Amino acid sequence: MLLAPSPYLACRLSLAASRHLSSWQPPLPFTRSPPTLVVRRTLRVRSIATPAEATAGFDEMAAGTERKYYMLGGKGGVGKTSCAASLAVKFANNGHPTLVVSTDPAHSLSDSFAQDLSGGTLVPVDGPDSPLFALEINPEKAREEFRSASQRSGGTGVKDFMDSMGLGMLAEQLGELKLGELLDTPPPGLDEAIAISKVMQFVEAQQYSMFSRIVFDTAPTGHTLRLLSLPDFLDASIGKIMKLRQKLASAASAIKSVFGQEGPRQDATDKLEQLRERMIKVRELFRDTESTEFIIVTIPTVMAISESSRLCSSLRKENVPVKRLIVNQILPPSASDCKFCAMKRKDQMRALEMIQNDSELMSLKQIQAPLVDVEIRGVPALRFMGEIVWK
Ligand SMILES: Nc1ncnc2c1ncn2[C@@H]1O[C@H](COP(=O)(O)OP(=O)(O)OP(=O)(O)O)[C@@H](O)[C@H]1O
Repeated sequence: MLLAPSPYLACRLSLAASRHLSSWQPPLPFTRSPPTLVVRRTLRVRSIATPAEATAGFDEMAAGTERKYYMLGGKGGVGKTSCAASLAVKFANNGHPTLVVSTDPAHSLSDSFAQDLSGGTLVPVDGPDSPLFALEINPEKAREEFRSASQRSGGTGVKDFMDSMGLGMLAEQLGELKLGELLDTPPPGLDEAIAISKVMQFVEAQQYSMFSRIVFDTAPTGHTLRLLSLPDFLDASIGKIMKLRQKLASAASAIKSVFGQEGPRQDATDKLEQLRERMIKVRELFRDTESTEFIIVTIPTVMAISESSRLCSSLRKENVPVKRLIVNQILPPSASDCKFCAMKRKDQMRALEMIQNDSELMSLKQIQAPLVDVEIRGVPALRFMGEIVWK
């Protein structure tokens, strides 16, 4: 039997011959239909179009050399990493030195690029034409750094010190402030705050000023929403610590010099202040319509679309610029007698209709991406995905 060559393979082969996509073939979506060329031709990606189909407007995204940030987020497993990584590859292949960062504690960037990117430092990605670096933030490591600073001076360290100075009463009052709890058991979302704070450290550093595009692969929706409310939380936390320092200052002049002066005992407070300052910058960055865009990634299921609608509403409430919606993993019209595919596709079409009628999502530029028949892994595959999604 004559088998049609996989378009992905065709793409990969053409990439091997040339780093440009001059011979790139339109992709075929997922299919388990009879493997003849004729049948496969009827399943071209363009046939999944619905009236809402629009291109991503990649030219606009790639225009200009000033730095731009793209954050991709959505429900777990919808394809955020694949979309973020493919966008980063496409930017790099269009002349933008690009940094792609994962702030999701359950990283999959390494898997997506088929390259070890762990370790919390910037790693060059092999393959694209312009420099592409990837960074997987390790929140646990960052949190440890933060905690060890707090242990040195805040938390139980302060209490022990106060006890030894015969100021047990004051130590009781410290308990009331729940400082130890704050520092030892970070509340939900603090991991992301620390992660983003780390990213900002990189982003602000002179040696990384070359990046003109920074793409974030964010954690699933819940984390992202918590992240947006973090600056307020941190403000309150810093307030508590300031209150603590005031109490200490007025309680005993003997220890005032120790706590009042700059030195290692201020580490925790300084770290928190630094964190707060960075979070405020992140908050400003999130809201800057000139430089930033949050792209929602979803799949055509009622659950995913409902969640995307809530995410969109929250982003808008927080004044985060959101213009594009990727609907990923769309099945092609069933050209075979696969009843399962036909049923699934019908379901998906119903879900797509939901978007047209959803007050939050209807106004977004909708980008439809097919479910492809290979795992999207490694730069050639990401380049292939980029050609489908980022047009
Ligand atoms: N359009 C697509 N066609 C086929 N497979 C896809 C498509 N998009 C994503 N996948 C596959 O789905 C899986 C999950 O994708 P990905 O890791 O990008 O999702 P995610 O939203 O980042 O997941 P998580 O929330 O777990 O980080 C991967 O195996 C990926 O290759």
